[in-house]
Amino acid sequence: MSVTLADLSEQTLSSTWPDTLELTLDGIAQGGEAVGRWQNRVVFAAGGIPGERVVVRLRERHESYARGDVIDVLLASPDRVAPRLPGASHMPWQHIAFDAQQRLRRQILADQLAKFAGVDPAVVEATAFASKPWEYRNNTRLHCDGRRIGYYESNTRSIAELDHDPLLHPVLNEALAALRSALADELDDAPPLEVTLRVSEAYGYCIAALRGRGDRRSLAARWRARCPVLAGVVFTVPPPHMLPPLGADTLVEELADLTFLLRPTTFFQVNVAAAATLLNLIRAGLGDEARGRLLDLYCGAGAFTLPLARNAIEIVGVEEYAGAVADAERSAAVNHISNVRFITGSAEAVLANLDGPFDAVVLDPPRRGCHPRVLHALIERAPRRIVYVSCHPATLARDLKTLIAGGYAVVRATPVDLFPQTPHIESVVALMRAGSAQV
Ligand SMILES: C[S@@+](CC[C@H](N)C(=O)[O-])C[C@H]1O[C@@H](n2cnc3c(N)ncnc32)[C@H](O)[C@@H]1O
Repeated sequence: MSVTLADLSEQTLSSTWPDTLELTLDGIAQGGEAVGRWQNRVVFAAGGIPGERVVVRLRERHESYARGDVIDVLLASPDRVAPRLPGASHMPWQHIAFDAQQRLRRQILADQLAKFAGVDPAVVEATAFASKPWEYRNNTRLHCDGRRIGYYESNTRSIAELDHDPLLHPVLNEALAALRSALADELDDAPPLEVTLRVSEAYGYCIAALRGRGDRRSLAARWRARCPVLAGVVFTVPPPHMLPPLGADTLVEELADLTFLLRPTTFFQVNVAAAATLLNLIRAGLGDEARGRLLDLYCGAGAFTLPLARNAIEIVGVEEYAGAVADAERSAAVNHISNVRFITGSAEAVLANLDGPFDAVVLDPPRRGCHPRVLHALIERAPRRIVYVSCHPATLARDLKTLIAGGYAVVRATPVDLFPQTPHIESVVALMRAGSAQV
């Protein structure tokens, strides 16, 4: 059972919440917390696993529900494992065995789609393994308050310093160690900094983007001198203070036998194996229509667009970030792909004036999902297939409800474990226009 706040009826309650309470956990929430009940009220317990008897210290109290952290496990689940980095807020599922994480992902997705879009749980497949459990991230964004570097603690701006992140590709940990050493020589009043790092899995080097006030070229130069795997640093300071890059500003990566040229701040999937898994699921969802005229909305740097172009008559990619479109166009050119066209703009604005028709559409929106204008324009254009790649089950369920009401049926939904040790759920949903024969 997964529980959302929408489940919680407002009840009139006499008793107040204690500081700590003991309860049995029997569900999982979309955000990854385990769920139990105390005096008919719902408790979201971070650090718990369904089936466990635990003690929870509450940190947020409402009339009908509370949130807290497991501080003692009285009866442990067989799925409980020792966390590698106790307390690290960027991997809240590290206490759950890898296989059990996959079962929970499927359960959360199936529950959300059934509850909010009326999708039959039987069409939700087992989670597809996409990333290895550790060292899978090819990019990261860190925060630095001048000298200390790490991730923000959840829901705060306070930095949890980090020596080594077990989720990062080893090259990124090497770059992080060198940056920490370079930062030690900064002045005490050095301004804060946001650091984006991206590794080329194919070639074993990385590039970085530094965003923050002031001229950080001397920091970047010290960092590069101490870090042989760092090929370049770009400075993402807004004009007129724009600075030229130090070294390379573009990373070369390989995916699906194609070469991709990526700047550090362009969106790209969390690793190449994950991108390939998503691509396989997209191809399966497109069926025979993969050979027709395709539209790829929210296409980023073309990670799906360019491989799909191989079999398509033609494909149009739409993306609102001009930098990603520039990367996609450069990648199309180096791979000699000419049946692709990229359009810079928001999907909702571009769709209104786009020539068609399209046999199938791929959607990969950010967490907030699709603008209603996008969904209604698609329903009107009526492509035979739609493949929806989602990073947020709740907005996916909301959008599927609209598409189903507009004449589409969900053929298959597959959760994908892009981000092990976290409750993040990526999924690929194949839809077909009702009345179309299934291929
Ligand atoms: C989840 S990423 C997917 C990128 C790409 N499909 C890939 O796999 O690399 C979502 C992309 O949508 C873009 N985006 C966000 N809002 C948009 C909008 N309203 N219209 C078009 N693109 C948008 C973001 O810049 C980002 O590149």
